[in-house]
Amino acid sequence: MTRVAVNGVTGQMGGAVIEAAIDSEVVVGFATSDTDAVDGVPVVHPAEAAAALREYDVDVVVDFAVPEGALTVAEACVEVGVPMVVGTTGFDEDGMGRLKDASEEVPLLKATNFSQGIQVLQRLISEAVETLKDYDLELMETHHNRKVDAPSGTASSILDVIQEERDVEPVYGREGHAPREDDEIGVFARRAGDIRGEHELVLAGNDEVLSLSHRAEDRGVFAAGALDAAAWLVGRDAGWYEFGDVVDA
Ligand SMILES: NC(=O)C1=CN([C@@H]2O[C@H](COP(=O)(O)OP(=O)(O)OC[C@H]3O[C@@H](n4cnc5c(N)ncnc54)[C@H](O)[C@@H]3O)[C@@H](O)[C@H]2O)C=CC1
Ligand SMILES: O=C(O)C1=N[C@H](C(=O)O)C[C@H](O)C1
Repeated sequence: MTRVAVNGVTGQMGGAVIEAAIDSEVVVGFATSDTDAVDGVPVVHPAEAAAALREYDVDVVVDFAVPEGALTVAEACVEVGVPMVVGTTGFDEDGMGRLKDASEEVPLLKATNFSQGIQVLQRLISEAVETLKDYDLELMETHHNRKVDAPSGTASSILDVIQEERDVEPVYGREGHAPREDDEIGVFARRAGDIRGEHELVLAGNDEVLSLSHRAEDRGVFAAGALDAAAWLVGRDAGWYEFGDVVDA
């Protein structure tokens, strides 16, 4: 069985990963909270991650935490030579650079969304934007009221996919007198209740509207995808990997 360490183990996704671990074993978790254990999994402070990776003989780290915590644990993975699956979102340019540096030393797989449906959605969006060249584009995402980063990592990834096809300028929310420019894409983030994660791209023009959307119904979908990615990553060469590599395998 793959021996997994979970970064952010006391969080919503940490719990979902422990629950989804059937073909793998969560042997230790990292979190900044004072808790000693969660669901029988010992909790260690991220500053002690390198020692814990050795002590618990960890094969791979699965991370759903905060950018600062992910980077601390990535450094520990480099020190000990352990692969890492990064699910945390909201990295700035410097943080992304540090993850890329880590991937030169260990296998590192980063995804803003570990659902297979989002992989397919991104491919459909790429085709639709390429084909419907003059249509207006508007991107919406909705998440639970505890989410701290906006727009979501997934929405940012979808925007990257769109920008590979078309030179659009994102406008984050609109307010006041704000006439739409032809080359803009509105990006909207809503936060309410316990909504797991919804993303929608609307393409409108030529007397028609195409809506491409995805809704996650349970955090289990992200947890299962991340654990699949973790099992796939063990034994690979150092480098930068993406979830599409796992889905296509
Ligand atoms: N890639 C994907 O498929 C998904 C990504 N996410 C992302 O995962 C992250 C966590 O999401 P949730 O579990 O909902 O958040 P949460 O707030 O419930 O949990 C965050 C966890 O990080 C821990 N933490 C805080 N500071 C830390 C540090 N310095 N070092 C290590 N751990 C630290 C907290 O103690 C907690 O355990 C977010 O960035 C979210 O956007 C969430 C769902 C799916
Ligand atoms: O914070 C969440 O919950 C989620 N975060 C990811 C994101 O920022 O895109 C993925 C998913 O939508 C859930």
